[in-house]
Amino acid sequence: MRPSLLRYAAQALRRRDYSSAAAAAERKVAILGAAGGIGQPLALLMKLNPLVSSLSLYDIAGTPGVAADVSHINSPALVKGFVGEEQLGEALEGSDVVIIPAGVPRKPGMTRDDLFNINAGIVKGLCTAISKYCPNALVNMISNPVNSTVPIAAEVFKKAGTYDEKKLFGVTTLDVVRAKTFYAGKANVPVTEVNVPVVGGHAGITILPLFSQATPASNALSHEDIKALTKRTQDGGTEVVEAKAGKGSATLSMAYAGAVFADACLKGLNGVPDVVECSFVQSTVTELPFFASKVRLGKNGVEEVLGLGQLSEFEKEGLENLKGELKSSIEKGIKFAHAN
Ligand SMILES: NC(=O)C1=CN([C@@H]2O[C@H](COP(=O)(O)OP(=O)(O)OC[C@H]3O[C@@H](n4cnc5c(N)ncnc54)[C@H](O)[C@@H]3O)[C@@H](O)[C@H]2O)C=CC1
Ligand SMILES: O=C([O-])CC(=O)C(=O)O
Repeated sequence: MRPSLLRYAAQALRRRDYSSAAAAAERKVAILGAAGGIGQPLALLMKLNPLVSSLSLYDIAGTPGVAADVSHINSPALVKGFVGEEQLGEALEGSDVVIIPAGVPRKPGMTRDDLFNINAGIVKGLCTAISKYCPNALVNMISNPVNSTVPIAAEVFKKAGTYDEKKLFGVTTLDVVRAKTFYAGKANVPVTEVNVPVVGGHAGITILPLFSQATPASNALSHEDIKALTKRTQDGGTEVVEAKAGKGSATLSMAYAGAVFADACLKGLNGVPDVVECSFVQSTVTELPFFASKVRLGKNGVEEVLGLGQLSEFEKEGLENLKGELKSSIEKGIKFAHAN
């Protein structure tokens, strides 16, 4: 890779300067499911992140090749591949951040909840190992259904006595990435300047973009435009699943989103101030035990779960409408963790 390309990719992830103090800490990042559709480009992006000193790539198959490939890139992170359960402990030991994109993706006609039966067990097994080998790591859960896999992880950690609600995150960054892109296109504003909070959960109507708080503000958008943007954001995953026609779901945009979120976690750990991202975390923002909203990240993970701010009538309605589905997905995860 040419140095200019390397610089470009690193810059794409960088929304604040990496101060020398922040960049100095040694940080190990592990990716579980690293040989998959998301795992491979995510491994590439994390290899390019200057905050990563050690990159551990784990999967049940295929990681030696991915690790050999990525390790040739002339950036500082030292890359190691681990394959099979017997190497999982070594892969995890000493990790500061563990990113989990392990599990099956959707095919057309499926909901994220249809993945529950397979992915719940995968996530449970991986979280059991995390509680044993790196109980202090920040966990970035990508595996679907996120609305259930995060509660499963919480229950596994509670059982092991290692649960720290500040360290468990459902990755909803792709919803934010989509909301920003779709809003910029419709409002005709520069996409790199756009911010849109997305709250709730990560499936269908539980995804609630707050376009009334989007910046730069636009008065060019009608109520119909906002409704259409909301629906497109909620259906963004399905749009990709259908376009891929049986060959999986979002991988490249998800790898980008996962890299943005992991980068924010690393900056928070390193003491960079005012790092705020939306994430699905343990929450008291609503009556639901887990909820996605803006979160301030710090040296211990979640520093502060931020409130929802002022909502439009349309958003208030969306919030009430999503609670039933989100509640039952959370309960399904908790029930699974207790029963298995
Ligand atoms: N949170 C989000 O916004 C998004 C979540 N996803 C979810 O991410 C997950 C992965 O998607 P893809 O990478 O496209 O799937 P994929 O099938 O291409 O890759 C999954 C990888 O997980 C590995 N794996 C399976 N069991 C494992 C285990 N026990 N330990 C370690 N690795 C294991 C597989 O070997 C495979 O390499 C899916 O559940 C998908 O729904 C996808 C896009 C967005
Ligand atoms: O739609 C899916 O199944 C994958 C996903 O979570 C997304 O792309 O948002």
